[in-house]
Amino acid sequence: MSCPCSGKTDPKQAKYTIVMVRHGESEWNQKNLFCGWYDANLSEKGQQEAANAGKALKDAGYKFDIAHTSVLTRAQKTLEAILKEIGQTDLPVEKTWRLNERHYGGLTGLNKAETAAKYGEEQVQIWRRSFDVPPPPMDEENPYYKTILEDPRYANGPKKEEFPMFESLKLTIQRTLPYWNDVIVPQLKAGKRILIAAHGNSLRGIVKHLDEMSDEAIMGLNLPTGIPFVYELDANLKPVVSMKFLGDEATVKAAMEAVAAQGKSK
Ligand SMILES: O=C(O)[C@H](O)COP(=O)(O)O
Repeated sequence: MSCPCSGKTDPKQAKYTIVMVRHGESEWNQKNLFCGWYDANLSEKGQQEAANAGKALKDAGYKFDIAHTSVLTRAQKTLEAILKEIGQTDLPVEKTWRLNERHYGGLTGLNKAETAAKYGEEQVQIWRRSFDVPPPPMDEENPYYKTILEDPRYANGPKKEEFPMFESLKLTIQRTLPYWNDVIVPQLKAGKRILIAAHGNSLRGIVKHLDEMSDEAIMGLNLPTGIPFVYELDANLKPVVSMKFLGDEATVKAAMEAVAAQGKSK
């Protein structure tokens, strides 16, 4: 729609739409373990969540030109289930470590409730949701150190000297945003209908960027597993519609609260 006065496009008019979804519940989510770059699979519930996400997108009439996901199985399997439901199993898919979950460092493999009991719920909330306080680094004693560091899926990056041993949300955003700006934005501007299937914290980073959320405000955001959300952006990529979930409000709220509660000591 162009403004009759200037003939210019109304900057508040939605020009681009993009759909994002956190992977369905993983087996480590189910066990309430810090997962990060450990390659957990979807739980049975997570597989059902992923199929439900596809059904919701199908019922809402969404079709895509390209999808982006991480190099981790839980996100890729979620995407596969969605594409099967919407009848687009042949959709081009780009996979990148830059959309991985944040690297949980030395917390990887620890139970979140036990960690809260040991270090306090406040400390776990800081490790999980703060902007720039990283978890402790992963060291060679961690049982998953070699499995992650030597995984062939990282042959194309990150470089060995840049391979993270821990990530705060700030560090996660620093490696996710270049992909958003250099790969996803040009495709959006070329008119591509895009779906991103990723992780709670890589998506929190994108949301923080799009909505220009403060470092304090982002602490309160917990993304539910397997419920797609939509952004409608204007010509300047500013949100006209922010994080519109394809699910009823009560279900989304309860799911977000369940994610937040994972960090309680029980
Ligand atoms: O990596 C993990 O443990 C989860 O997928 C995300 O964890 P969080 O909700 O504790 O950040």
